[in-house]
Amino acid sequence: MRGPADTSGSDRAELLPPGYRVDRWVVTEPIGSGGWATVYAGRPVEEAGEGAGQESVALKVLPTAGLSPHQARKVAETARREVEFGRRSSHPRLIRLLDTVVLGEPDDPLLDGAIVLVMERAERSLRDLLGTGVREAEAARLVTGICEGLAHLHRSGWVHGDLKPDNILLMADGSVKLSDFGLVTPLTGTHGTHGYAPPMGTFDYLPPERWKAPLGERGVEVRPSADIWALGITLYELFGSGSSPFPGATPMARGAATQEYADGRAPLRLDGTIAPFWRALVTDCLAPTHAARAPHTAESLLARIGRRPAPGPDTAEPSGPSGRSASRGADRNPVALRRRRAAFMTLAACAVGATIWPHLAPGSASGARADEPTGRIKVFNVERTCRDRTDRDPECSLGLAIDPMRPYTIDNVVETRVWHGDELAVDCRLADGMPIIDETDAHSAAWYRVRIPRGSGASTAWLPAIRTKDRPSVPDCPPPTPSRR
Ligand SMILES: Nc1ncnc2c1ncn2[C@@H]1O[C@H](COP(=O)(O)OP(=O)(O)OP(=O)(O)O)[C@@H](O)[C@H]1O
Repeated sequence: MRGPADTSGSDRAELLPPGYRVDRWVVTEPIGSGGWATVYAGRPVEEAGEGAGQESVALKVLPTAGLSPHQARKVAETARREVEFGRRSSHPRLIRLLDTVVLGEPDDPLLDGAIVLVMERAERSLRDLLGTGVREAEAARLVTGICEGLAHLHRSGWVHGDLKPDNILLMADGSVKLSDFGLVTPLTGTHGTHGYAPPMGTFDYLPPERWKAPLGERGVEVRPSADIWALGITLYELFGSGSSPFPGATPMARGAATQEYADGRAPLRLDGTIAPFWRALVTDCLAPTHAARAPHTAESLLARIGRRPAPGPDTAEPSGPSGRSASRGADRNPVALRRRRAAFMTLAACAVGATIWPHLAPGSASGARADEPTGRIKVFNVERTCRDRTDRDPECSLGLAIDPMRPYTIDNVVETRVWHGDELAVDCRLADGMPIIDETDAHSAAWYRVRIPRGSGASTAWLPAIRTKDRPSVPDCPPPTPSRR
């Protein structure tokens, strides 16, 4: 992944190979990647090579090198929140932070300065269970665990801010723990009712009010009821087929459907095969406004679950309608789900190995592309200080993605950089890629496929549409070939 980028993509898991030593731990295998981090299984150095049962920690690696100052600040802030929270809270329903390490790798700009959070390791996440047909009693046990964790968080004055099945972990002993505290926010205000979080989260789990929340100097206002909304979506996924209650092929489309529901223009349509008790619970968690949701606290939900009627013959069946039509198979595919539940993230702008090039000459694409581009666009940088500079400082450079369907992160950009004002030749526009949010909170899932010069490895790459003010009339792109993950 650290060689010249090409259109076949890169594998973020290779960031730390098995055997890589992180202070007192050794990496054993990759677990998964989020918007900012890659998580690996690890074991204590002392135990390396001594057989089974040693993968006792999870190593969450947050690379910072090569990011724009703005991006690096965000990663550092995420890590700061996790560490601060890890120090101040301890509960059997919360994943424990064991240590933090900063990697010193002067010869490897991708790793140098990366922050590693060492945590207790779970066996899998709730995401892995979705759509597999969990029995009602087991699902109830899991929901109880989630609510216990959430109730503790809220009681202690925190909002989780990014509750979703990926962040609900299942331990080897079957217990449930909440994880990923990069967006946890302390409740402040006169009565400790709200806090301010960075404008980040995951589209599919954001409550309707967040889509319209103003971004102030301290961030966006968040309240515990935002976690209750995310819990409602999560429970619906658990008890239903694993997909969102809001229709739409993309997170943005489902966000629009969420707005329609919240504005009273569409009803909440829940799967009729879900047992009435859980359907009612989900409905309350998905009350359309903060005010209507506020009475349904994690504590009150716990009490309700404790009083629930004994499951009848219909509710004793697996909670997920496992025999659902094959057309929903893609919904249960973890990779498809991960792509569709795209993280609501800001733009990565890594400067690693930047190839500085003055302008794109028309027709400069590699020999594989003899056809003429169909339009031209100018790159726009929202950071005013960068717009005022002409020195092509790497810190003001912007990245072009390898794969517009994957998170726009440091490992998913070509070597070639662009700067404000650069003119790019465009082939086509993709309406439905990975949703991107910029530093001003503007978001879009559209991308342009642009030409990059001969000798840059790849012949084309992708510019997020929010990185240009132009709207050229170009054809729609065919769906891109998925890159290797
Ligand atoms: N302590 C852990 N033990 C086992 N697996 C973990 C642990 N922490 C995270 N994971 C898994 O690693 C993957 C990546 O986690 P990470 O927190 O980076 O991303 P995410 O929550 O999926 O995405 P994002 O935070 O960007 O929205 C997830 O699938 C998550 O379930």
